[in-house]
Amino acid sequence: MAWADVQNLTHQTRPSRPTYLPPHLRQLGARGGCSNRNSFPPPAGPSFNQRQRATPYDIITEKLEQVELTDNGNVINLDAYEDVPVEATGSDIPLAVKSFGEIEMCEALNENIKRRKYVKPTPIQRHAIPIVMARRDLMACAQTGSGKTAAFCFPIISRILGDRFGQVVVSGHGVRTRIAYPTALILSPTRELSCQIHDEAKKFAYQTGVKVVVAYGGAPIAQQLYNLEKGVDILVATPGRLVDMIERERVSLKMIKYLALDEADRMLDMGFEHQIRKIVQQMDMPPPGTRQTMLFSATFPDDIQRLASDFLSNYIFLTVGKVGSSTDLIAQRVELVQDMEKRCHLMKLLSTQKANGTHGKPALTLVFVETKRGADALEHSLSMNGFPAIAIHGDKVQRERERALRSFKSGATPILVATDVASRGLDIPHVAHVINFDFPKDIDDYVHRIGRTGRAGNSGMATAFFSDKNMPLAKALVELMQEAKQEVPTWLSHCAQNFVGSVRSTRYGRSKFGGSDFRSSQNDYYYPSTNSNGDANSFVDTCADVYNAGGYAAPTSFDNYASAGDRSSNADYYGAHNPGPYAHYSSADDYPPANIDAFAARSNGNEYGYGSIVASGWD
Ligand SMILES: Nc1ncnc2c1ncn2[C@@H]1O[C@H](COP(=O)(O)OP(=O)(O)OP(=O)(O)O)[C@@H](O)[C@H]1O
Repeated sequence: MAWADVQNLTHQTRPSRPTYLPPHLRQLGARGGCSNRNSFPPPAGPSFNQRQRATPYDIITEKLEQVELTDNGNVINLDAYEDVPVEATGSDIPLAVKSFGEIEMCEALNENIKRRKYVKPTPIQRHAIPIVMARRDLMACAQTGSGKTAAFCFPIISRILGDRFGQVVVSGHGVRTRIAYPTALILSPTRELSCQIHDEAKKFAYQTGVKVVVAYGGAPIAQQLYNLEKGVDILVATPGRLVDMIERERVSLKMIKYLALDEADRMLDMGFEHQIRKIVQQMDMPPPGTRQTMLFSATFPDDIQRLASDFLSNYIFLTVGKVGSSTDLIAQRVELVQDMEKRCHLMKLLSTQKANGTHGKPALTLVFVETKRGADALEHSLSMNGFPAIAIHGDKVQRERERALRSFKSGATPILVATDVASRGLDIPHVAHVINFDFPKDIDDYVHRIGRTGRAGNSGMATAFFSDKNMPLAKALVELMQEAKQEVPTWLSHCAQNFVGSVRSTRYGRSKFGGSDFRSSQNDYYYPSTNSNGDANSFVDTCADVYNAGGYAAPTSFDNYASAGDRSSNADYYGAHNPGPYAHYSSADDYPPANIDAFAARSNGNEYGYGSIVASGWD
């Protein structure tokens, strides 16, 4: 296959249908709705508003004009990431590199990196790639659009090639087997994101012999099984389809050496956690320590970090930029708009927006709404009023979803109305404006949504409609905007200061963004969380790992853990090493708590930050 063919890879599982007509063209001549009907594209020349003052759209266009276009049309301005703060915690952290040349990767991979015109690594790549190459587990957090995909793809490809060197290749290469045994598994929450990661990985694996296959729901399984039969090294999958394939005994995870979870916090959030646990802990996958595990996201709340640590062994926690923050490349604007006025307001906004971006590329606008019905309704309303829009959400069949995305990417339909199905990971060039028509329920979702613009060092624009019912999020939004050096409207600051009421989850609170390695809240010594069963013995096991890592005698049972025998040396250790919460364990009598009740009592009071132990049934 030629390189050009690889560049143009798309997921055509079926023959393409006759020319697709987006709704705005199907409904030409239709009437109704707001007074701005048929106002897209806007009339030539500056509008009244534009004559009065420079609009934010002028600012975006100006910024986009300043950046350089590369041959493949991708706009890349990586210097924008140079001054982001980087923090790594854990033991024996491998040194970061400055260039791809410093990393020992195979020649074919280096060639592909050059072909892709990646001249130098982004900060997350500079730090994460050496960590994975050094066979360490990693929980990594870096801002949206900063190159996390390559940060896990490069070392996985490289390590697979390294492992293969000098070995006789056994399964999956040239020999057709009904059960596929991938070496690496990359899990992502949506079909579109899995396809995107697959495309990326395939480009970087070009001519290396490393086989990349994708499996996702909504598309016929037969073709995907056929692709697997031909051999697979790296399987990129959505959880549901993967479980299906494992249960049909067409995929086995026995040989997995590398596991990557993209958008890991989403994967471990309520919707997916059960499935992920099943895949990682109950379907023959080698345990942590035997396999290498990498978790990546732009947001990592503490509670999710705690859950995630079950999947990791002696890992490094890496943050590039502030965890859960948005990049200051995105100009954020918040407008107070009540629900009834949103549609008209949106249309006014769209009609003042320039129809065309720079360099002959259309400026794309992504509009986020809360519900699938809301997405369909808004698509209809916009189309009827002359704004070329198309919707994407989870109730559409996969073919429609893919079509919507294609039509948007190509600029044929420059407005995409989406639910959160499109909020994470999607890398669509030329998205100039993200509009939060419905403000999300969680501030982390806001970070991911606006992150569809302002990628790879480019500028972008994000507008949010904020109404009375969004008040609980005012404080978190203000903090986020301030952190990203954005101008906060006075009315929003007032809302943030004056809001009294309950906040849905602690994640809204600033301290709960997951601003640091959650282990550090237990000082330089920490207990990994209990397992999901709240099993005391497993807690002792995890304690044993920690003790071993610190070079101290590991207790072998809870009784042993609580026995006086271990107390004195450990009490000394704690006294010496932990000026913080453990400093008072200076006597053998005091440490550790004499029995599980005492421990639970202290935990309950959150003395160790383990309030959840009792709740989870550990006691
Ligand atoms: N070293 C590099 N040089 C040039 N371009 C790069 C480099 N690394 C990544 N990119 C480009 O930057 C864009 C964003 O990368 P990617 O999609 O991996 O971001 P991300 O951090 O995973 O974002 P998100 O948090 O939204 O998932 C992509 O178009 C990618 O090709």
